[in-house]
Amino acid sequence: MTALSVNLNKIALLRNSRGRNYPHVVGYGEKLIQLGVQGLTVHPRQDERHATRQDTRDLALLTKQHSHVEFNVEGYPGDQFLQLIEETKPDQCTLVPDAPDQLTSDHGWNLTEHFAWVTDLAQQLKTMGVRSSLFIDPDVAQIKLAAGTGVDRIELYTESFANSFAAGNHAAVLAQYAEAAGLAQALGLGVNAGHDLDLQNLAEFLTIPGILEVSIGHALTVESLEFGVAEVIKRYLKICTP
Ligand SMILES: CC(=O)[C@@H](O)[C@H](O)COP(=O)(O)O
Ligand SMILES: NCC(=O)COP(=O)(O)O
Repeated sequence: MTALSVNLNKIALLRNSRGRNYPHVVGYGEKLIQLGVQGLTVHPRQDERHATRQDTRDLALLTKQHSHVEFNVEGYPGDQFLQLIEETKPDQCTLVPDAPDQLTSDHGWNLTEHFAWVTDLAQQLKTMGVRSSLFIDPDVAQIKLAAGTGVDRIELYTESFANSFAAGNHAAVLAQYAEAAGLAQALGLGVNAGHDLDLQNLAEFLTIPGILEVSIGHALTVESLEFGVAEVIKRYLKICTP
């Protein structure tokens, strides 16, 4: 089984486009929990254009009331972000190397450059009692380095798989992800995945064995407009628990 962690960024973005608390991010998270998701994710960016630091605090409280639901907080490890992680103690912190002005995540860590820093971050998260994960491209050299940093998991950045799936020629790209996942698992890392996964491409991606968690937000929100959130979560859970 792969855990489905729903990213609430786009619900927060909709809320932020008006002056009042609607849609209610925590209420939506609660609804998703009732629908059976195993996790909630936010990626609070430095400008708080969608999920805010307060959303992160509020969702931390919600998920602590539902001990079977994991809270995953993703983001760039600046001081403010690390303070938020220390304060909210999510189940998992996924480190993402995004620049502040980035539209969305578009690359994994370059550990050739940042190995020492990431090793220190992995130790800080361990001291906080928070599982660490690293957003990473399906690149065997980077995965070997990731295993040396002391992180618990990696999150494979799946945009290139999603693009090749949409273009109808994903076999070679999927094989690259399978090799990356297999290597990570052999080196003792847990493997998560995310970015641009959707109801069309997810089952094919999960032919890769042992993916522990997928975090999905953008497409899931759009699909919910078309089919309704209850139906969409039912479809995702069916794919994640075949
Ligand atoms: C790391 C990752 O792939 C997701 O967190 C994604 O970046 C969501 O962020 P946006 O909602 O800002 O696109
Ligand atoms: N880590 C990926 C994530 O949380 C959601 O990415 P997307 O589905 O919004 O592309």
